Amino acid sequence: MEVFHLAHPLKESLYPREPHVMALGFFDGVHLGHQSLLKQTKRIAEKNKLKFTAMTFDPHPNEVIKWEKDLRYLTPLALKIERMAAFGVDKLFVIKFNLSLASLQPSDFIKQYVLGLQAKHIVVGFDFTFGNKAQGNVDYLQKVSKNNAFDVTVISKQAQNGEKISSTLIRKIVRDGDVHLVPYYMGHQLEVKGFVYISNRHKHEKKKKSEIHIENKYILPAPGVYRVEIKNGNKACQGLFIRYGSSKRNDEISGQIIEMLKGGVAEELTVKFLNKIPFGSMPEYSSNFKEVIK
Ligand SMILES: Cc1cc2nc3c(=O)[nH]c(=O)nc-3n(C[C@H](O)[C@H](O)[C@H](O)COP(=O)(O)O)c2cc1C
Ligand SMILES: Nc1ncnc2c1ncn2[C@@H]1O[C@H](COP(=O)(O)OP(=O)(O)OP(=O)(O)O)[C@@H](O)[C@H]1O
Repeated sequence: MEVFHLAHPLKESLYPREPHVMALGFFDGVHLGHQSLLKQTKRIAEKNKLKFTAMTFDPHPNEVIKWEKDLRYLTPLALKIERMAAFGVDKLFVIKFNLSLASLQPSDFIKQYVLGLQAKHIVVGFDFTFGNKAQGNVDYLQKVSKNNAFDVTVISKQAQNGEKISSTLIRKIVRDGDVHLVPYYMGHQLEVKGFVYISNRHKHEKKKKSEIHIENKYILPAPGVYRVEIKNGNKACQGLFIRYGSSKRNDEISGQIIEMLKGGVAEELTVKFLNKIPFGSMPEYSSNFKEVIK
């Protein structure tokens, strides 16, 4: 997959001039709703022998328009790029979302970012919005496509338990600690990447302490103890993750892979959250933790 990082106003020399079928949206989490949209886009592209592309934005519009600082993602950009590639996207357009892009009228967005990028067919969900004050919607897209050289396909609402599958809903599920529900909405467990540091500072505790620093921008579950799957290169094992969720105390991780790591070395890990282990109040976590990992 080729990735094009573009900013407003678009410079013709920076993108390919070739017709394609494009999925549009922010796509945080690349959840089951997004997956159904991407599959449909791929089918249309294959049928018409055109390239399969997607457009996303960075950062999230709310960071720019609503000044939401410290916004957390299910899939920060690097992971979203991995997931899009796994879906077979040929070209991904990552548009820098800033105030000048946000102030574009819907008609200008169509001119510059749909027709300008040579999209012949676009695929959006039933609730897709775009353009200044989010004035552009599906009705508008269907209307303008009649007078222009592009088609529009709209994906109907994908729901779980009668509720629309959305990034906002999944972020809430994660924040509430209900990580076991995530696969029903994302099709797989919540996955984060981070670095583990084995500290020898706590020698009196006899056991090395394994602090984990999850890469910036990932949303993490509520404080608690979680059963996780840990991956380090091609090794994998089950383990436990203590999420303190406090700026004073780093989160901790334990598992066979971690015990094998040498002290002081930072190792990159992938952590999949399986379920929360019911425990009582926060102060008990560290003592109970040692018993659980025996
Ligand atoms: C050109 C453009 C301008 C936008 N301007 C606004 C805006 O003024 N206010 C707003 O709330 N969202 C704005 N958005 C964000 C969209 O409403 C929407 O969140 C974004 O396109 C991602 O779509 P999705 O959330 O349906 O995936 C804009 C998006 C685009 C592409
Ligand atoms: N459940 C769904 N069913 C069908 N289409 C969807 C669904 N969720 C998102 N889409 C479509 O996928 C694209 C990307 O959507 P977007 O990133 O806004 O997802 P979202 O989950 O609705 O996010 P948020 O919760 O932040 O509004 C848009 O075209 C949107 O309409």
